[in-house]
Amino acid sequence: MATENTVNSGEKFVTKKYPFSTQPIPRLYYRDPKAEHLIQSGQPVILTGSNLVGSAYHWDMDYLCSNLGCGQYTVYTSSSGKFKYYDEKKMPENKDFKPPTSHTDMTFQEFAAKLKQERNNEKERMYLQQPLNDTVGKWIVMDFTNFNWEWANQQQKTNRWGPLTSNLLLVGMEGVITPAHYDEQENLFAQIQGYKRFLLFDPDQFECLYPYPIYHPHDRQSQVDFDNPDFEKFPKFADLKGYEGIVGPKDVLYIPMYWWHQVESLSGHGETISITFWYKAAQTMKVVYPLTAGQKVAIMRNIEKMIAEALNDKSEMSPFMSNMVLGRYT
Ligand SMILES: O=C(O)C(=O)C[C@H](CCCc1ccccc1)C(=O)O
Ligand SMILES: [Zn+2]
Repeated sequence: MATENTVNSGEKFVTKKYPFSTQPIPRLYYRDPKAEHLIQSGQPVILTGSNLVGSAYHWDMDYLCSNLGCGQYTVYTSSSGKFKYYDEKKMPENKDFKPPTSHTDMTFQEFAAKLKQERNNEKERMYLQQPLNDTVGKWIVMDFTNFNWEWANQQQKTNRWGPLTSNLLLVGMEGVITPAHYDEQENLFAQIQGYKRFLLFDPDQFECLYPYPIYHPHDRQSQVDFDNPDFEKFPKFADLKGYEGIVGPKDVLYIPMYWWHQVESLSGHGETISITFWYKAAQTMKVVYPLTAGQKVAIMRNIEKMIAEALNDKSEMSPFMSNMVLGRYT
């Protein structure tokens, strides 16, 4: 049932309510020319009928237990249910950073067993996130081989994406949340089991989402706590405009590079099983003006990196940035 801060979006989903407006992510048959056009223009779209991971539609916890083999899988644990990604390589230069989640490696069978016992006490949420690799059993290899690579490769070619870098297997407990962040790769996000609510924001919403400094472990993540926004520190969060949609089994969501997204595994529909297809960016052949918002994010990142390296002292970043713009560009 819907509590005070949730809404019944449609007939069977209860979703959390946030203080910003959203419009629906388009949902189209994958062969629809409108869908092709949206992908080519770097706009998000939920695609039906692609069978991108049709050979994995039968994947459930039991099948994965029997066929994933005995490889080690990274399982994140969070007491808050939020799994804000952090880059461990950036922790040494941020002494006072405390990781918001912990992670351990275990076999899939151990994960599945913990999931069963976890069902009792609602305390710790768990999220398995592991690139598919060659430790998987032969049936998984066969399923992987039988993905709709013809279509995926055609998308890669048509949109001039770079190489496929990884397929991440995601198995989440009900209610896990990946807070708002952006990635620097194109992504075909395939849903196999369960339902995920996606909130998406155009890269031009950058000023409303206040990402961490790039040298912070939470680089690319929003500083704003969507459940308790600090409007003093982040006033433009009130002007945020987004898209949202429910991604269910057999759906594929195209998440364009630099597009912000928050992902919520919905309760009442069992654990979620998803696979990502991340592609490197297309090479920018000829710069066309006006620049896109995503290109401006890339420029900001490069400048931040250069300044951080030039100053060689994180504590000098803030005064330097302020001196550069306050009273001059503001
Ligand atoms: O597919 C995407 O881009 C998502 O954000 C999906 C998200 C989990 C992503 C985990 C992650 C985020 C950043 C770096 C490495 C791993 C979910 O489905 O909960
Ligand atoms: Zn992401």
